[in-house]
Amino acid sequence: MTDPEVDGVDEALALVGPPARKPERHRATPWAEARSVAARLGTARSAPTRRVPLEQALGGVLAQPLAALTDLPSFDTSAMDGWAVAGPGPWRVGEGGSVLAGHARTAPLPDGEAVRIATGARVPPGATAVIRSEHSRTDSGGQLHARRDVTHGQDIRPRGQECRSGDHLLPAATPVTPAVLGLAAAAGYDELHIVERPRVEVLVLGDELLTSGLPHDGLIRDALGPMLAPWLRALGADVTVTRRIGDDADALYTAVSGSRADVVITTGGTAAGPVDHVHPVLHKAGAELLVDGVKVRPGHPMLLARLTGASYLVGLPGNPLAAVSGLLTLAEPLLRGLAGRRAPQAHRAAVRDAVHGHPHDTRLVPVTSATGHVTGHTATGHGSTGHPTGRARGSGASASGAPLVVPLHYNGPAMLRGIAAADGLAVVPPGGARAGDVLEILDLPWAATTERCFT
Ligand SMILES: Nc1nc2c(c(=O)[nH]1)N[C@H]1C(S)=C(S)[C@@H](COP(=O)(O)OP(=O)(O)OC[C@H]3O[C@@H](n4cnc5c(N)ncnc54)[C@H](O)[C@@H]3O)O[C@H]1N2
Ligand code: MOO
Repeated sequence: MTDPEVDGVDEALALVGPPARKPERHRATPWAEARSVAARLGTARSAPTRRVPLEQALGGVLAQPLAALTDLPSFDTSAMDGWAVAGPGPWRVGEGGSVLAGHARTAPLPDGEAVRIATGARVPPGATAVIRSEHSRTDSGGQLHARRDVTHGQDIRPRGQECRSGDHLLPAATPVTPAVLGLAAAAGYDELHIVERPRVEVLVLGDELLTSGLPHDGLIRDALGPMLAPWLRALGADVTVTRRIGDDADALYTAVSGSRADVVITTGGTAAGPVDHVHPVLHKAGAELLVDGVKVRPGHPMLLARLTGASYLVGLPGNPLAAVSGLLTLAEPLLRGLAGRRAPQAHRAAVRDAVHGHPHDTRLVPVTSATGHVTGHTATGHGSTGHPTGRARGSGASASGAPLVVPLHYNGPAMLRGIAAADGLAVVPPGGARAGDVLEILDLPWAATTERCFT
């Protein structure tokens, strides 16, 4: 049975009033438009770049294309342990021991001769093939014979097989993954030229927040402080500080107006309650509101402002899932551009179950892949599937061939239980979705298809 509180629709619907009675302070921006505004701001500024040693480049993105500094392999290389041979066999086994990886022997191999060789060793000039040890035998007279036909060049990796010096290996804006570090090292790099990570400060607002222990006397644990810094880092940001400001308007003004960050992220205080200070402080600081409310649930009071100077402020609502919604709607596209990253490929999937819609606004609903672990609380599975392993039923693909995702329960604005079990957020259009409808999915930065979560 579906509990609307758990499904997060009751609060969203309760907040929809007849237009005439709605105290609209501003025009909320449609969800897709809000994302485009944030993305355009991010790419409008040319990101600063710098050279860093390889070991510091992980998680950055390439500021320029990666070109090979050498041929790879840089010499004709034995692909196997065995014998380098010259010409047709049988072969005399020459004096002089083995050719090992890292040795610089350059003496040519005379026709009719063989020399022991190790995988990765430089093949001597004149060698025409490598014979694997298990495919060879030596007779009592010391002659080497092949147990199989020998083809010219077999088990020799020719110089330049993978690339020639100067070849274009990767385009600019490629994220530096462990594999990219490996390739760069192989191709001769000691340093990489990467885009500077945008500096981000997080300001957590709210007098009701505790940083340890159990909730008591109306106080609750701060769920956003621990979540935002690592999430923002996974989006490419350098989070310089997470500061707790309480509900102190002066402290907020001082923090915002004195910030040297590229992006300030605030949490809470975006609405019009007695201690919601974000709007008045932005006004006092001379900020320009670029997005003031978004037609999305949860998270509709989110905002994006240009501070004086070249920096921005993203105001995330205080309800924790509403903050996640703001993070993915405004902060992610903004930071992606500032960090020099490309937009990810749009990802679409069919929802296994129908999802309630908001009458006018987009909804973002946590989903998990139909083959993933779902800890027993999928939207139709909560308490009713009795599936013993907690795994969603389903093949992983829909009838349309699109991947299948399962909407999760516990997706109310104040809840994190759904998103913590999710692989992504489904973008549910106004009016909702039927079972099988194919929807856009926002991936989470640590979901399997992404490359971002290395630091
Ligand atoms: N009269 C109206 N009231 C509200 C509306 C509205 O349209 N009219 N919108 C509601 C919606 S939707 C949201 S979302 C919130 C946004 O509020 P704020 O951004 O001003 O956030 P707060 O009031 O400071 O907090 C809301 C809620 O979240 C809790 N919170 C805040 N920070 C944290 C944190 N770091 N960790 C955990 N929980 C946090 C806070 O205690 C409140 O319960 O406004 C609605 N009201
Ligand atoms: O319901 Mo509010 O939309 O942001 O949490």
